[in-house]
Amino acid sequence: MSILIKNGTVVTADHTFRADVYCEGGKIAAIGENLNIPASTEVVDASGQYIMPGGIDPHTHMQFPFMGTVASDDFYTGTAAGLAGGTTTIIDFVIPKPGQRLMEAYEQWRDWAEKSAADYTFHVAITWWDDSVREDMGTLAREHGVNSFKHFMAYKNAIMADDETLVKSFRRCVELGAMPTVHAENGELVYQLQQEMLEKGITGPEAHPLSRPPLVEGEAANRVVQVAKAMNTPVYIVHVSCKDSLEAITRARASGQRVYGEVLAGHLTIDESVYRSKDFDFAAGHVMSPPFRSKEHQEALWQGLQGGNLHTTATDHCCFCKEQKAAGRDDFTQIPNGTAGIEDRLAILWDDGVNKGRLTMNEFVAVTSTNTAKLFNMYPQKGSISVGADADIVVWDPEATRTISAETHHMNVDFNIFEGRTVKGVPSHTVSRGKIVWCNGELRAERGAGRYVHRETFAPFLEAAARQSEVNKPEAVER
Ligand SMILES: NC(=O)NCCC(=O)O
Ligand SMILES: [Zn+2]
Ligand SMILES: [Zn+2]
Repeated sequence: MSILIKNGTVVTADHTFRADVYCEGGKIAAIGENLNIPASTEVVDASGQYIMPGGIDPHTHMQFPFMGTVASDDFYTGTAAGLAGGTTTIIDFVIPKPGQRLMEAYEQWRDWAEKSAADYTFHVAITWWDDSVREDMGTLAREHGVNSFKHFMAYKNAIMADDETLVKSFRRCVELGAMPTVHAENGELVYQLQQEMLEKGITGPEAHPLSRPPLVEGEAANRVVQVAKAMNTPVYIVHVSCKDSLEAITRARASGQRVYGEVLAGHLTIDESVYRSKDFDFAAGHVMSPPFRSKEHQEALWQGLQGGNLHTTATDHCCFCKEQKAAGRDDFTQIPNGTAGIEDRLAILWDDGVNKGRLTMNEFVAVTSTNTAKLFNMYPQKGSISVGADADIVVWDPEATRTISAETHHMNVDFNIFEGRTVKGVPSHTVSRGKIVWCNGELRAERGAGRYVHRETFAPFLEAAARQSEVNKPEAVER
């Protein structure tokens, strides 16, 4: 099957130009004007529209078993909804239970993900430590295309990695040429503050942000930056939600450390007042960690994105329906943490970023796909419009509008944190590995069509870090 996307303007992370894009065999086969193509080619007219790399969401949790329940979007429904919103690749998380072999958890997630409609790959979480973890990290990195490992500094008594695990795992990442990533919140502080809230009788969702103030995130971000410095490794901090952690990243980068930050569409646009709603379903529907913050923090996050201290945008897509959230009606600590967004990220970033002049179109592409592809070593297969790249493309209509609603979205969840918001700029077509999977409002997602993306270790900046360690390696004094 071949497709020609005609009459549009190509927008990549570094330039904007008039060209047609021809896709064949799942790849971009030619870019230019007046292309000579087979007569049987299907033509997409992109007049007045932009042709951009499909979005890559570096942070999703499809069908994640978490806090006594399972996230309601599975790998098929979640990736299909992503295609409707222009996202063609996800990086999800394999999260072993403490004590569980990494390889066993990895096989389990690979099995669940077989039904994906879009391409997928995995970060693997390090939730405990022993020699088998060290060994399995090696197997995953060398044989299974895993080049990033995740560390939760929060969720005490569940999946939290203590400092010993963090340091040993970072050391192993350096050996393997893999990227350590972290959820930065001080899990002990969160736990203690949660108990205090309950003791004070503050049991509703309003206690969620009170038990996770910005300093909790700032402390963990500062700590992990120092751990990364000691290990001489780059580090990637997920869902940066506040000034406190952004400042830790900014400071580290100013001193030459390779620290990368991810920000969520939700943290950029939703503020903490949602937790004080009298409507439990509404307030609980916004419970995710870290929580939504004040407008002052939101503005700082936009500045971080504009100024280049935040590099990727994600959703942390982890949906729970109202009935699931109700498990925490009498105790906020039991509300499953997570919100949806995979279908809406690109439109929110375009509307609040590009339409408001905070991002150029090229920066939009950088922060929605290209930077993630580079950081996790999938570039230029993913995140680029170039000959030989995967034909993962979004055709973007900057004039069309959509009013976001749980009534009409494709995500398998009965709540939308962006409910009622009208965005200007939506995908008219999404192409996944050369197939049209979203066409002017019609979703043609195919169960199982997504492929696993194998990611090599030693991305250029990890290779540079290894070289720097070698150059600066400590030497004993001969006596
Ligand atoms: N973010 C969240 O609340 N749920 C998913 C797990 C995580 O990323 O922390
Ligand atoms: Zn997290
Ligand atoms: Zn997450």
